[in-house]
Amino acid sequence: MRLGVIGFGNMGSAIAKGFVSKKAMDITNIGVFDTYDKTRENAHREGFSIYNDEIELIKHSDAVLIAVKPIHAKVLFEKIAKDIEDKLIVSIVAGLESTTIKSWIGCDKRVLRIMPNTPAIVGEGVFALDSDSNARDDEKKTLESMFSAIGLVEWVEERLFPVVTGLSGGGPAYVAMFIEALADAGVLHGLKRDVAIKMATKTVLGSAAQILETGIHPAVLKDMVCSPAGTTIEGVKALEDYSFRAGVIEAVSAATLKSKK
Ligand SMILES: NC(=O)C1=CN([C@@H]2O[C@H](COP(=O)(O)OP(=O)(O)OC[C@H]3O[C@@H](n4cnc5c(N)ncnc54)[C@H](OP(=O)(O)O)[C@@H]3O)[C@@H](O)[C@H]2O)C=CC1
Ligand SMILES: O=C(O)[C@@H]1CCC=N1
Repeated sequence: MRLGVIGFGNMGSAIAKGFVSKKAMDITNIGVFDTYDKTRENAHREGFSIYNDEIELIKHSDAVLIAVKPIHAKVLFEKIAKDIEDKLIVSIVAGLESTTIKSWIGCDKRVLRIMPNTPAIVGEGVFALDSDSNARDDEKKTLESMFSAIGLVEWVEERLFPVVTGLSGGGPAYVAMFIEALADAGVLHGLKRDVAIKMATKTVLGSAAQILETGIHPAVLKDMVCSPAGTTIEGVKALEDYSFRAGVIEAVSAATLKSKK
């Protein structure tokens, strides 16, 4: 499959670079168009095929990944509508429903929505693929296999895309904030910044790996760490006092609501 990427910012480039580094795609099969000259130059230097407009890119692609900000989507879709022909549109635009996209490009077009996240760049992404999509079976199979090479793939009904956007789509931001806060606490009590960041990051990575690899429930892992009258339960009590879990649930809910809007 030749993939054309329109919008080579944080997310479009993370996916394309992930595909290349995990050998899910040959770099020669990935074309890029971005309105920002510097971005196109950087992509060219990295070895991607660069196009100077959307239409040329689409001509040389089997599937087109739309990775521009939601605010730029309508103008872009209306501009490319007549040139899409039988190409598959893969949209990662948050909050933009397939029916809206089809109202701009034609209801006969094939659209597959995907909600990715940034760890795609290191092959550790999470990707919700729309199980209601009208993409062909062979296209679904190919994309599932490509995205599986750079992370976890889950087929999810489109009605659940808002919550996926709030949970895994935005999740790296919340996790990064948690890591930063852990490190700040380490620095507060005397650790060097670089050491504190490394220890905080590996603690998050290791705990996640333990949950994934052993299948242990997160609550059981928490209980294993809390010795009776020990140190950790004091920390857990402080997190409860500061409504840590309610705060996280509220964060995902707020993002979900915004995605629906
Ligand atoms: N960032 C994330 O973690 C995630 C993002 N998404 C979705 O991915 C999409 C992209 O987000 P993100 O990568 O963060 O955004 P960025 O702003 O980093 O990247 C978008 C890029 O597209 C360029 N662009 C704007 N209009 C056009 C156009 N008409 N044709 C070609 N290029 C254009 C922008 O240029 P310029 O800057 O000059 O406007 C920019 O370089 C969004 O819709 C977002 O909802 C989904 C999941 C996670
Ligand atoms: O914040 C956003 O709107 C995008 C969608 C999910 C992650 N980033």
